[in-house]
Amino acid sequence: MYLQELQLHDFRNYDDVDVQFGRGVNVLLGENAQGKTNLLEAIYVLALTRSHRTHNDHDLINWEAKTAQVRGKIVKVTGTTPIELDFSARGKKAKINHLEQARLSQYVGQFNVILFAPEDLSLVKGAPAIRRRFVDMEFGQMSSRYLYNLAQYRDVLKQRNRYLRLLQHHRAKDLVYLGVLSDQLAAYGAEVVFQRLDMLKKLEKWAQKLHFEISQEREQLSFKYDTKIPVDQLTNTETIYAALQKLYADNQDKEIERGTTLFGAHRDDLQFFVNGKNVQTFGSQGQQRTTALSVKLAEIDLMKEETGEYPVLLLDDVLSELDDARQTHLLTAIQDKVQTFLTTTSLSGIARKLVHDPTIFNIDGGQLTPEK
Ligand SMILES: Nc1ncnc2c1ncn2[C@@H]1O[C@H](COP(=O)(O)OP(=O)(O)OP(=O)(O)O)[C@@H](O)[C@H]1O
Repeated sequence: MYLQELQLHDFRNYDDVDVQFGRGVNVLLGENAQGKTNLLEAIYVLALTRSHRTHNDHDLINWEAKTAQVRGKIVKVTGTTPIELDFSARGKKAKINHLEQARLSQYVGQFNVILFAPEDLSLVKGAPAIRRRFVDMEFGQMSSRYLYNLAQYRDVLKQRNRYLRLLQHHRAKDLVYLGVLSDQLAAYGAEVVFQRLDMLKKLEKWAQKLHFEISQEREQLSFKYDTKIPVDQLTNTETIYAALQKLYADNQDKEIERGTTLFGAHRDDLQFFVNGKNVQTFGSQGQQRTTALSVKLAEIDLMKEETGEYPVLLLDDVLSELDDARQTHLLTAIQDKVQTFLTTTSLSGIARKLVHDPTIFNIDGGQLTPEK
């Protein structure tokens, strides 16, 4: 798939933009603080209805305005679809083919993007929350069922944590009600965990192949889903559900004492191993970067496998963070296959040589000008 056209109105530092993009590599060139990342963010938001940089949608609206719009035309093998998001103080509206969608989860998945920013290089080394976010954002785009279960899980988790805090402060005492919430959480949690395991197995297969190539056939990458659920019970949703129920029952006193849910999908993590050794603890910085790059590139292949279409790739200032060999791998993997948006202050070195026929835009103070 590719983004043929983008229109912005009062989005961040852009007043009005109406632009057609190339199907290959689009280079967004400009000095610092001119709006390069804002433009990538607009594309990311158009796909996922939320930003990767802020939790507050209001930040997306131009400081001088009260509403913002992001519209795009997405081209797939099945045809062209206009999609649209409107932001205002009352919230956001999502439209597909000009029809408003009752739920945002119905909207997400029309347009698939993968964002690769310098922070992603810390996918391996960074906090567990980074890896969970990665898993949820990517798998959510590929499966509306995953997105639905995750949203329900988060809702119940919020309720359960609120109730645990009441119990902790002796402002409630209904343990039967806690049991009901635990059951619901275990049920949605089992769906989330099982789908994660399934998707991770597929992602691992692609990442292994890429990592092997990038490391010049020296390194075997593998994943481990890190959870308190016993390994032998990770076989299906029923066994995972039973294991979670048991964790909640066995740790009821501890959870009440702490006033929060200590077990479940929101606490799980993902670990990466190279030649059997944990990369987070034993890997060199180079191995950690190769792992992050392989995992990111693997997502492109997995999305194609799951949805039948390549996603759009957003590279936020990431080339400058990679050495020549890794840049070469990245650029040859996407070349002529994946529509790519790449922000940079200057296109130089290996990238200038490798990128075939880029479409270049100059970005200056929220103005976008195609380079002749
Ligand atoms: N809601 C908003 N309304 C108007 N301007 C905004 C808004 N949010 C951010 N900006 C402005 O957008 C600019 C930042 O743009 P952006 O983050 O896209 O920079 P960039 O071109 O990617 O630069 P760098 O190379 O430093 O990352 C800043 O000048 C900031 O003040």
